[in-house]
Amino acid sequence: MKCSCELGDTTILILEPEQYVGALKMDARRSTILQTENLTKRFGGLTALNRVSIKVERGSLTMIMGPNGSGKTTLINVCSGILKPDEGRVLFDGEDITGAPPHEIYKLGFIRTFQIPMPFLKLNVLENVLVAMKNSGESPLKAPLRPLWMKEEEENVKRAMEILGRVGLSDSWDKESFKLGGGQLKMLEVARALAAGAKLIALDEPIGGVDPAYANEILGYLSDLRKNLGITLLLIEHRIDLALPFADYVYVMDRGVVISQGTPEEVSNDPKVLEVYLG
Ligand SMILES: Nc1ncnc2c1ncn2[C@@H]1O[C@H](COP(=O)(O)OP(=O)(O)OP(=O)(O)O)[C@@H](O)[C@H]1O
Repeated sequence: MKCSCELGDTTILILEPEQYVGALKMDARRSTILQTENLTKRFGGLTALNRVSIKVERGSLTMIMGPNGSGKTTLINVCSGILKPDEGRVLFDGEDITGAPPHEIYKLGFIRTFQIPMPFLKLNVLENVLVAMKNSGESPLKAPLRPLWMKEEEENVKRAMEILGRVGLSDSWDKESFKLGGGQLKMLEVARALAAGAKLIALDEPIGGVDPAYANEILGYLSDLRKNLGITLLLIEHRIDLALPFADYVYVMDRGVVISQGTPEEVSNDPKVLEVYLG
């Protein structure tokens, strides 16, 4: 710090420029985990995203809704590096990730579930989580350290079982993955994202094709992840009747533009949203 002075009850800190940038980054870390600024993506003559600016709060369950072709998937694809934007910026966890390749964004903890290799259907549920887990693994060079990595393996199994508990798959730990239903496979993808160290998990229609009772259960598990682990969830969902009550914040898109945002109550009472869905 350069210096500080008192002004009545207020302390004024004069910071070096690098400290100031550091403080800004700290502030960004505290509240917003993902931010887009005027993000634009064109496919030939079609503008799929038109100056889209969103902010996703850390530890929130944020939902993106909108009719077919409104730009939801394109937005997530541009944020996660699968597509490059034509204009605008993407910031994740205090870093500018605009145009960064998907594997780098993945390493920072922004995990789009389909980015993790699809579950190996012949492996059982637990094995699939272990494969996704970040660890140093077995290597001939480490033979003298065998007791150490054996301990690491034991701890990994313990952690994997804890993760499975958080997504409701504990009882299915020894099931071959091909025996899981569609909703359970999506939860296995979430488990694998957690094992890979996700800070933000982007999910495309996690309750698509799932019966309402299990859909509610899935949304409950996702909601608990953000509450108990501080994981941020970014959901694209069409079944808004079921999903809206679980969202902390909602963006509604139409033809490449954000037309409404706010709490579930705010957006569901917004005439622009009603027009898009009913009109
Ligand atoms: N790779 C591509 N090449 C050309 N056009 C594309 C491409 N990807 C998306 N589009 C177009 O961009 C627009 C937005 O598509 P996007 O898939 O982002 O919408 P969406 O809201 O996710 O739709 P849905 O709910 O049906 O998945 C659509 O008109 C789509 O046809």
